[in-house]
Amino acid sequence: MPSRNLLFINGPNLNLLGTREPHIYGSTTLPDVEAAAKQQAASLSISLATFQSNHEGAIVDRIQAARDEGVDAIVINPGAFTHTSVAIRDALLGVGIPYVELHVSNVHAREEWRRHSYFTDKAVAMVCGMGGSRVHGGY
Ligand SMILES: O=C(O)[C@]1(O)C=C(c2cccc(Sc3ccccc3)c2)[C@@H](O)[C@H](O)C1
Repeated sequence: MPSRNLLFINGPNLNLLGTREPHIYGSTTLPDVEAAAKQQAASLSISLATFQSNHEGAIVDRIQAARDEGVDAIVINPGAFTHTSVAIRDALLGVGIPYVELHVSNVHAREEWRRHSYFTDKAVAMVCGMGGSRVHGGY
């Protein structure tokens, strides 16, 4: 049975998306990203819930709640928690919901420390944008 009930989670500072560093994170705001995702999901008869928090524990709580909601899959941009949060990793593995790790920027074309993720090894897929790549004037 294909996924029909998705949850899109965005981590810390992504509520400011589109307001600064457009050369890395683009100029589209998070509400616009979420609206476009919901529209696309609806066109595929998929239910998409969205959640953004700057707080690690709130993200853990949201992931845990997803299991009781019958969420089939999670798309998560952990933001800076990508590189630090065993707690969010454990929550994802604990609920047993498959997830896709998503990044706006090309984390592999940026600082060395951004290349480590606590999520990629257990993700169904990992998707990166090209923000921050040299081709886009990144550092
Ligand atoms: O590229 C991403 O999506 C990423 O997950 C997002 C991140 C991130 C970090 C800080 C702010 C923002 S969003 C933003 C950008 C510019 C101004 C304000 C907020 C995203 C990074 O911490 C991660 O290393 C990479």
